[in-house]
Amino acid sequence: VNIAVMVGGFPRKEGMERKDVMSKNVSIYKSQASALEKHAAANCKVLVVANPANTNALILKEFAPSIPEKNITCLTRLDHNRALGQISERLNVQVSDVKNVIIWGNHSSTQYPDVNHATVKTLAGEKPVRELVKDDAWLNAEFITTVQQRGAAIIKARKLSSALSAASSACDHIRDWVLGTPEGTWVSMGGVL
Ligand SMILES: NC(=O)C1=CN([C@@H]2O[C@H](COP(=O)(O)OP(=O)(O)OC[C@H]3O[C@@H](n4cnc5c(N)ncnc54)[C@H](O)[C@@H]3O)[C@@H](O)[C@H]2O)C=CC1
Ligand SMILES: O=C([O-])CC(=O)C(=O)O
Repeated sequence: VNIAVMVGGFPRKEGMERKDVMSKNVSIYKSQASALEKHAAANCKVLVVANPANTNALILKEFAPSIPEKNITCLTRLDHNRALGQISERLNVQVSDVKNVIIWGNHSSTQYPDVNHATVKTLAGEKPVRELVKDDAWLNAEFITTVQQRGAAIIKARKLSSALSAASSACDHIRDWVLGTPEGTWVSMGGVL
């Protein structure tokens, strides 16, 4: 196995935090770690999607020691894409013209979506997001909580976790990891270093 995308695990239900499925999913990740120890290539790239994604990645690091720890990652690209989406909607620009947000912390409601280095492509060149949005109160409060709570909002609306957006973000994560990002652009991924 050269690339492992770990989606097996129980999803949380409405009203739960992602850490509430920890007890069920930690045991799954111990056995997934044994499977990786048996079948993964020496430099296998691992992406954990199932929640709590950061903790499950840590379990793989502990129980699959033959995989280099820099190769064990978890999905924060969905939060990254949600942050880009919020900015593009606010400014009425293409999402592909917004870049370089950063997701700090766990894939959880305590994460910090950071726009302080983010820019938007305009006819007059690249401009800082803060300069264009001109509303620090929104950027420092509602924007952050919207991104932090997006997963919960989706579960409330459809009674199931995000599906296509999560799958698309997992593809983005692996594509950029394997092929690299364009010059001057960065993306977010969770690590266990
Ligand atoms: N990191 C992220 O951005 C996101 C994470 N998730 C998480 O991904 C996970 C999967 O979500 P869904 O696909 O919606 O759930 P789902 O319930 O549709 O799929 C879970 C799958 O895990 C399998 N499974 C159960 N026990 C297993 C075991 N012992 N070993 C291997 N596989 C096992 C089930 O058979 C099922 O096919 C959940 O933990 C969810 O919270 C979902 C969306 C985004
Ligand atoms: O919220 C959930 O449980 C599923 C997920 O991680 C997300 O959509 O961000």
